[in-house]
Amino acid sequence: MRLRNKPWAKDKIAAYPQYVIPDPEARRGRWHELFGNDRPIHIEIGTGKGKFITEMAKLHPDVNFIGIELYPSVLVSALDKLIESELPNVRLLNANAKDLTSFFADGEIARIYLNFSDPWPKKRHEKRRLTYRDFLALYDRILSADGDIHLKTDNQSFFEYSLVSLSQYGFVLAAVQLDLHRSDIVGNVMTEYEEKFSAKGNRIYRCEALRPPQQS
Ligand SMILES: C[S@@+](CC[C@H](N)C(=O)[O-])C[C@H]1O[C@@H](n2cnc3c(N)ncnc32)[C@H](O)[C@@H]1O
Repeated sequence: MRLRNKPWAKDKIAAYPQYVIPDPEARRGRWHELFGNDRPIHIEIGTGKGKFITEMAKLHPDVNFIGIELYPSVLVSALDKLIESELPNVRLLNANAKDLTSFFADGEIARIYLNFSDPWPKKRHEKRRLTYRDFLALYDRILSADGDIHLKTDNQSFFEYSLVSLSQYGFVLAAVQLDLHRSDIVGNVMTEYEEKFSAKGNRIYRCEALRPPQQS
């Protein structure tokens, strides 16, 4: 925890407000003005060291990406990748996912990526899981009508929990892969954790879930 609170990380983040947006509340409903276009916005929650989001942004210049990470000491690695690549279609937030609806207006986000989210295996920590129903309610609000969630993990229990939680909330499971690296999926971009755990031989699980159908 000491490592995560290193003040130099906060200082570095503060020095790059063009990349790590210091006032996300002021951008609520107006992110397209910041990006200077009307392209869809995809967010990654728990973006970690930023490999996924920066590689995705290179591959998909027609999409705007926002990476959200709780810990400054982790986010600085993502910031370094952004400084080096100067990608115009990525921004970062040093923020907690519980505040998502302060940063994004209803329907403003087209896709949410949850990559190797902390599984919080103890039942008493269930509310911290990023697929707990209270988080799903936030995602439901900020996602557009045809928005979706793409989730990857190597943790079987967390994956099973997430499938049940998503289904019970009303999200529609559009794709479920029980062994991503042995499937025929093309264009998979690996995260730092995905590289680490798949190198150990861990199976990678993946699903896509569509926002709950709206009542007419
Ligand atoms: C296990 S790491 C995975 C990092 C990266 N997605 C990857 O696959 O390599 C999970 C990350 O999510 C971040 N995180 C956990 N809960 C969060 C929350 N509520 N809001 C924002 N970030 C969070 C953690 O700080 C950590 O960096």
